[in-house]
Amino acid sequence: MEEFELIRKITPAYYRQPSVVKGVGDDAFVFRSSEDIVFTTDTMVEEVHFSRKTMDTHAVGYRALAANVSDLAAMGSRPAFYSVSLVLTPDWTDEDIIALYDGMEQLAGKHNMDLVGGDTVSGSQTVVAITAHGYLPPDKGRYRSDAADGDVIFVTGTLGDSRGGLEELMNPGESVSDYLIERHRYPEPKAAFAAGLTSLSRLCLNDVSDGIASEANEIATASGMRLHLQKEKIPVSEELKTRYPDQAGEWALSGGEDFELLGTVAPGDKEALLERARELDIRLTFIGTVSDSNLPEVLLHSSHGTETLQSTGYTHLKERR
Ligand SMILES: Nc1ncnc2c1ncn2[C@@H]1O[C@H](COP(=O)(O)OP(=O)(O)O)[C@@H](O)[C@H]1O
Ligand SMILES: Cc1ncc(C[n+]2csc(CCOP(=O)(O)OP(=O)(O)O)c2C)c(N)n1
Ligand SMILES: [Mg+2]
Ligand SMILES: [Mg+2]
Ligand SMILES: [Mg+2]
Repeated sequence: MEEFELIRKITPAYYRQPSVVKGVGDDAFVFRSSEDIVFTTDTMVEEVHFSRKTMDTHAVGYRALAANVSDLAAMGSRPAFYSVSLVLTPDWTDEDIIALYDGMEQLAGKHNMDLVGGDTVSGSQTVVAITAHGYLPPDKGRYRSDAADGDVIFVTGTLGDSRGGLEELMNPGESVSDYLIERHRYPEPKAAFAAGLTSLSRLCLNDVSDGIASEANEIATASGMRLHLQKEKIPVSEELKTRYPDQAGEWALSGGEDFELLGTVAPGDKEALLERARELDIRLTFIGTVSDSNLPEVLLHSSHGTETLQSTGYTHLKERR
């Protein structure tokens, strides 16, 4: 399958979003809008973000789009479009490439998204780079800088499972946890949840890609606030606790790639948040509070005392000088 045959095969037969003016097939994509537009991009590199030794390309495609949908969710927007830039090594078969697109389409269907473009080139290392767009009602952007004194901190889902799944895949033991592997391969970004909270006048959101130790610090810095997290309240699945009792706590804080939402709201908005979570059958846990501070920081409180939580998530380019 050469470049143009691939493009023919992946060109959508129809578009879900009525605002598409020109989709795949011309020099660029055109859409029409009266709302604010959110625009995000994330890149996945083979052997950094995924390995085909442990993951089929269907899951690679799904996860690459999930990382982008998760950022659209973290802005409070409704996902709409995505484009895909591929650098492919010669060992990718036609089936691998089609499965990659099928994986993306599986998640795109759930979020009513359209594939609207991309680029395809051969190269010496595989890279899957996705750009995604979402719609946002004016003034309903959900920023990291919007945490306020007295807010409560919440998180969706459970944390650390994706890291547990990665462990199962990379260093398999005698038995494997299908639950953890599934959580790693097919995470569920909470876009419908976030976009459905437009009744709230203020909401601070960040998505969990590097681990909440990192994302909580991003909120603290952007908002100029002190975040207090209660260690015992951080939601960890029974499966992770049972299989990795020694690592579960650490992975919940800095394992990353859970693609859940971490946020803060005024205490009076707790009930609206819980109601929305119930409607969508999403687990929602309140894990701390926000206080005013001259020094932005994250404190982790537990029965053993209080420590400063450093931003220990996944950071690229560290090896450079
Ligand atoms: N190479 C780059 N060029 C321009 N902007 C970048 C680059 N890398 C990251 N950014 C911007 O920096 C901000 C933080 O990026 P990042 O940490 O990757 O966020 P996230 O974890 O949500 O994906 C975003 O606004 C992103 O668009
Ligand atoms: C083969 C493999 N090794 C390691 C990881 C773990 N890993 C890779 S990138 C990353 C953090 C998130 O990626 P990043 O590029 O920082 O995304 P962003 O923060 O921009 O959303 C993690 C935990 C993985 N998923 N697969
Ligand atoms: Mg990013
Ligand atoms: Mg993000
Ligand atoms: Mg990152």
